Amino acid sequence: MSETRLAVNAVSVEFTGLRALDHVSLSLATGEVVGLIGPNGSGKTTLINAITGQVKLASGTITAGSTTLSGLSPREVALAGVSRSFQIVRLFNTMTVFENVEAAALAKGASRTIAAQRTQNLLDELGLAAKADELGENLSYGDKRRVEIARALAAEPLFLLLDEPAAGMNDAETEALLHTLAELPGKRGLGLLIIDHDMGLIMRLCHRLHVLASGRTIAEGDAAHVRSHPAVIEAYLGKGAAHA
Ligand SMILES: Nc1ncnc2c1ncn2[C@@H]1O[C@H](COP(=O)(O)OP(=O)(O)OP(=O)(O)O)[C@@H](O)[C@H]1O
Repeated sequence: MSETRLAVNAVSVEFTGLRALDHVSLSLATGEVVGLIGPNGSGKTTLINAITGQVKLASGTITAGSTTLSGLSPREVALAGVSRSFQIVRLFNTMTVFENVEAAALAKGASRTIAAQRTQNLLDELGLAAKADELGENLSYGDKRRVEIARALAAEPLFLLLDEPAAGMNDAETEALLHTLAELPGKRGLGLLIIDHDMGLIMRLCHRLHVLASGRTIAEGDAAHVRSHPAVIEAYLGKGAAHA
């Protein structure tokens, strides 16, 4: 399978009186897992929102392969092959697990037969088959998060952007999620960008890390490089820590 690249080029995002992203560049290839980390308020969610068309860019461009994503609506970005999950889970509470996932496949244009088949496969893959008939509102927190990932995958994306998928999960749920996510790039050939505050999960899952602080990239590279980077130590632990 030939490689496609999601490229964020010198992107800035401004909210009233605040530069939330300042000339951030990031690249993610299909088959790759990149961790997007940084202290609270550093711009991680804003970067995902920028990629998926939820916030406007002040400057810069975003492309996926030969498609320019910047300027597209969230729906158009999704149709171009970029899916996401949200920090706060967004499910249809009065629909079943099966219907939630099926709706996402139908929205991408799959026929009823294909959508149902795809949904069943995803529920099997994510360990949700036994919950197919349960309503969204009755699920545990961990199951809701897994349904959200299944919904994102139902669109058969080239790139999947996950915003804190393990937040609120217990250790066993996080471990199961780690295994599921680790298999996605190889199995589906997609590129995975993941934000999480669980450094154990991030370090084990990601091939590369991209670190933001105050809207700027302060380090990128493999875990060993990032962990020992003075700017990263300072951003996480406060001024002076890098020299301590
Ligand atoms: N819609 C918005 N309007 C105004 N300011 C915003 C908006 N969204 C985010 N911000 C601000 O932009 C900055 C970056 O926020 P963002 O949510 O991207 O950070 P984050 O790194 O994802 O944080 P966390 O780890 O706490 O989720 C913060 O100062 C935040 O308050």
